[in-house]
Amino acid sequence: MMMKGEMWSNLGSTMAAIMFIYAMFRQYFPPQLQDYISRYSKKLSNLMYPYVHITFDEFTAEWMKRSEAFLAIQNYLSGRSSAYAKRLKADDVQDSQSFVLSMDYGEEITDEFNGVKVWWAATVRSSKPQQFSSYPASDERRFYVLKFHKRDRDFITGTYLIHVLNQGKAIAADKRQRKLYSNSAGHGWSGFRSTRWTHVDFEHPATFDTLAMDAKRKQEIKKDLIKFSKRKEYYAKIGKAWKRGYLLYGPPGTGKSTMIAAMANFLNYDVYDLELTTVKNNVELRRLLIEISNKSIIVIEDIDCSLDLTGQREKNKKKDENEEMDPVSKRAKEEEKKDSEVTLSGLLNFIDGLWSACGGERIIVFTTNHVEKLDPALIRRGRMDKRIEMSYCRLEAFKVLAKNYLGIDTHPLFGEIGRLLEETDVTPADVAENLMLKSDDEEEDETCLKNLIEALKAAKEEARKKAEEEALLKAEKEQKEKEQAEKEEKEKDQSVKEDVKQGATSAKEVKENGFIH
Ligand SMILES: Nc1ncnc2c1ncn2[C@@H]1O[C@H](COP(=O)(O)OP(=O)(O)OP(=O)(O)O)[C@@H](O)[C@H]1O
Ligand SMILES: [Mg+2]
Repeated sequence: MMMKGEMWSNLGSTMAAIMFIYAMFRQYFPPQLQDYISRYSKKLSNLMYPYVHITFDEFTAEWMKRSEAFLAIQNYLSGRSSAYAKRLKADDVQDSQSFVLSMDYGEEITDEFNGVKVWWAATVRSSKPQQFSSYPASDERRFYVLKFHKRDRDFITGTYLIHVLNQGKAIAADKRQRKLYSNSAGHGWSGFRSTRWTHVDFEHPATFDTLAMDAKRKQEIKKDLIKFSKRKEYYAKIGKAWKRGYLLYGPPGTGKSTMIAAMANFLNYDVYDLELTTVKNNVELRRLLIEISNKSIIVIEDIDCSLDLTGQREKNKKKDENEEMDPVSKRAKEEEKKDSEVTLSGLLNFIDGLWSACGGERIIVFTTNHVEKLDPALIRRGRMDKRIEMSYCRLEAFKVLAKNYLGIDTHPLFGEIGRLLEETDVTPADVAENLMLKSDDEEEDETCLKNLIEALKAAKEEARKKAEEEALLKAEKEQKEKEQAEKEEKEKDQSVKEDVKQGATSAKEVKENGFIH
């Protein structure tokens, strides 16, 4: 097949040479003949060279923006190239942890899809003669050329190219090292304070399997996430930005942060951990938002504390005042004084204002220990699409932890533990802490479970005592209030009686003496 392809290619080159010669001497032909030649030469060349070429450039027309199609094709071809191409080139990716092998420039490989054969060639062209340099020349143009038979045009431009793009993107997503971004305060080149995203590799091991939670609720959340990630067209159709808001609330140690990690691992998304207290103002918040990539989870932890920014700022300023300041810091501090804060309305704009729509496939997660403290505007329906309560550990959640930490599905002591967990509010973090006490060389799960039972009993006893104390305090308070009320009532009665007595004495004096004092 390759041989046949080459033959057609040679015939094509011959035709091109004939057409070139014709173009040079065209003026010597009469006009009718010129028309005739050009009509028939096109037909002839179509007949002799029945292939169509499509070029995919590395860069789009937009200045220096790498073409998504080129990258997808590179990934798509990387698997095939390593099997078929004779000359490969290795680009290191993922922080040098793995390589993408692709065919070298000048190579051609064949691909077959649904019985249709195509040829892919990687090409590089330089407009100037290349001088020796360790960097690629800036005037180099790199591109892939796809060649296929003209009879397959509809199939290739429709089905095949979509297949290549989807496959390429899926391969890229699989290989991608996900990142955990956080915004840290720094100073810009002019000395002004500014906050930027910095990142580390995201390697949190939490998954929905290891998350201690009611299985039905986990399933529901997973379904919701999958539905969201597949609904690009739906969001476009209804005219909404492709994003979804989650509110995770519950006491400390119930797994809110763990849930976020599980979500990120489940969807294969990056995580942007946004610390609002280091964001200077609403403008800076918007800038950070614009820099966030697609397929990401934006996290704002402890939102009830984050929005109360004044306290934090005052503390920072006092700390600054104690420090010896260089001119740059002084300038930055002056700038800081002029700051406006991140306001609730700024945050709401961040979530669903116009700018929030630049980019798609984003999940925004708020966490809080005190849902009742949040401003209703922040958590109204439509803004927070889903609220998830993370609650204390009950039997079902415990079973997940037992599987994670001890590797057991069942045990005779589970019954007692389940009962105790129903009677006592203990967080999964506390239970997990007890299950971790098992040492590596101690194979006795039972000892570990017994220790947990003791800890649960102690927690139950403590809760009982606390409840008793609280009841006692409440009763004492009520008694005091009752006594106070009775005392006040008595004093009121007494004063009324004295008023009446005083009134009677005055009347008697008037009667006896005929005058008023
Ligand atoms: N539901 C859970 N499933 C599995 N592990 C959990 C769960 N809840 C807590 N843990 C364990 O407890 C630790 C603390 O949990 P996590 O940080 O997720 O709690 P949190 O709700 O975010 O607490 P905070 O409100 O203090 O931020 C985790 O490292 C994890 O090991
Ligand atoms: Mg947390």
